[in-house]
Amino acid sequence: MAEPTTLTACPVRPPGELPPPAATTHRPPGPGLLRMSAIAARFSTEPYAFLPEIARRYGDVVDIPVPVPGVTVTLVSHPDHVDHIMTRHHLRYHKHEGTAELVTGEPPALPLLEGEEWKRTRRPLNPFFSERALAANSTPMVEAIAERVADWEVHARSGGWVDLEHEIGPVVMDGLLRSIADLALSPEQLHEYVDGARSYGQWVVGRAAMYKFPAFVPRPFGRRGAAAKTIMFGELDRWVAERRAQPPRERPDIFQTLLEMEFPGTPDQQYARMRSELSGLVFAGFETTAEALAWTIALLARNPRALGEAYAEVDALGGGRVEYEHLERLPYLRACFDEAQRFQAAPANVRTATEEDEIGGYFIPAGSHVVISPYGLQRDPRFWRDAEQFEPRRFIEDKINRNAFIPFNIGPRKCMGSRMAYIEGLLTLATILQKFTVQIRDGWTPRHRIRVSTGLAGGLPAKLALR
Ligand code: HEM
Repeated sequence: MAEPTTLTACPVRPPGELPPPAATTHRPPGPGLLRMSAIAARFSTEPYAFLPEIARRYGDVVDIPVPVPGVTVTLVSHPDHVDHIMTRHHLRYHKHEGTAELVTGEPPALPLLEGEEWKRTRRPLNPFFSERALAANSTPMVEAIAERVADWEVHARSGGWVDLEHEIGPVVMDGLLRSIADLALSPEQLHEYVDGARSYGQWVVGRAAMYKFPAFVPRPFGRRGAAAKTIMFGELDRWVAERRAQPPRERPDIFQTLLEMEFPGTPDQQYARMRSELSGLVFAGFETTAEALAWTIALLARNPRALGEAYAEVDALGGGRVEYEHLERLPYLRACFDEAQRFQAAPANVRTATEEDEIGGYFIPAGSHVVISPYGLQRDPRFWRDAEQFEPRRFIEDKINRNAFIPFNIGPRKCMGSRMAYIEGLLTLATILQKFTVQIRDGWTPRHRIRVSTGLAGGLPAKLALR
C-alpha cells in the first residue's frame, strides 16, 4: 500500500545550452476544421467520447484544428506518449495558461506553479502526504467520517430518495479539513461550505474553458460563483485569524507550515499567496475525492456481484469503527475505487510545449498544446481487457499499464494527495457499506458531467436502508 511521496529527479539541462532541434518537421494527420466540426456535432451529447473517436479515426498522434490563427494542438493517445510528456521530458511541458483561471484573480498556487517556485512550495508540504505521516494523523479523519456518515441515518429512516453525490460532500470536506487544518466545522457550516465550493468550482472551470473569450462574454455561473468565492475566502480568512490567535503547535501541521512558509512580495501579496495555497489544497482535495467516491458507489450499486464482494470484505472487519489499520484488509475496495476512477476519468489534460519536441515521429512546435484524454486512455481496448466492463478484480489480478491509468496523473506533477485520497476514499466507502444498503433506480446509468472533477449528471439518486 505504501507509496512514497517524493519529488522525482528531473533531468536538468546545463544553463545556456540550447535544446536539440526536433528531427522532423512533419505534423501528424488530422481531420481538418470542417470534418472535425461535423464529428464534434455528432458527439455533442457525449462530449467525453469525442477525443477518443478522433484518435480512433486518425491515430495515436493527431493534429486537432482550431479556428484561432497560430494555435497548434496535438492529441496524443498512447501510454508511451503520456510517459514522454509527463515523466521523461516533463521539463519540455508546462501547465496550460487557461488553468490560471482556476484561481480567478488570486495568486497561482502549487498545482499551477512551474520550475523553482513549484519545487520550493512542494518540498515542505511533501512530508505531510507520505503514508507514514498520514497514518500517524489519521484519527481526525476517521472521526469525521464516522460522524458524518452517521448523519445519513436520518435518510435511511425517512426511506426517501436522496442525492448521494451531494451527501458525500460534507463527509469528504470534514475529513479533509480536520486532516489538513485541524478544523472541525458544524454539519450546517459544512453543508454551506460544500455548496459554496461546488458553485465556485463550476464557475472557475467555465472560466478556464473560456479563457480566450473576450472579457465581455459572460461566463456560466458567474454571479453565483463570484458570490460563493466571497463567502469562501471570507471563511479562509476567519480560519487563518483563528489559527494565528492560537499558540503554535509543537509538531507543526499542514496549516501551520503554510502559515510559516516564506512567499515573495509585499505583506498583502504574501498573505494572498498563503491563502491561495490553503484554498488550493482544499479544492484539489475536496471535489476530486468526493466525485471519485460518488462514481464508486454508483458503479457498485449497479453491479450486484461486485457489491456483494465489497460487502463481504467490509463485513470481515467484524463491525466497529473503520480505522486506518483496517485499510490493508480492504484490497477489493481499493480495486473498486480504482476501477470507478477508470470509468469516471477526466475528458482532457492539456500541456503547453516550452520548446520544440517530437512525439511518435511528429513535430510538436514550441508554444503549441498537447492534449491527453484520460477518458480515452482508460477505456482503450489495447490496454484494458473487457474495457467497457466494471471489473475491479483487474486491479488485483492484471498487470496495469501505469501510463494508461492516470486519474492522479503520473511523473513529477503527479497528485501530491493521492495517498490521502485513497485513505479518505476507502475509509468512507467502508464506513458507508458497513452501515447501509444502497438502492438505485432500475436502469439508472451514470453519465459524465464536467465539474472540477468529473461528476454525475443529475447526481446520484438513491435510497438508503440500515443494514
Ligand atoms: C481522488 C482524488 C484525487 C484525484 C483524482 C486527484 C487528481 C489530481 C491530478 C490529476 C493532479 C495533476 C494535475 C496535472 O498535473 O495536470 C493532481 C495534482 C494535485 N493534487 Fe490531487 N487529486 C485527488 C486528491 C487530492 C488530495 C486529497 C489532495 C490534498 C489535499 C490533492 C492535492 C493535489 C496537489 C497539491 C496537486 C498539485 C501537485 C503538483 O503540481 O505538484 N489531491 N491531483
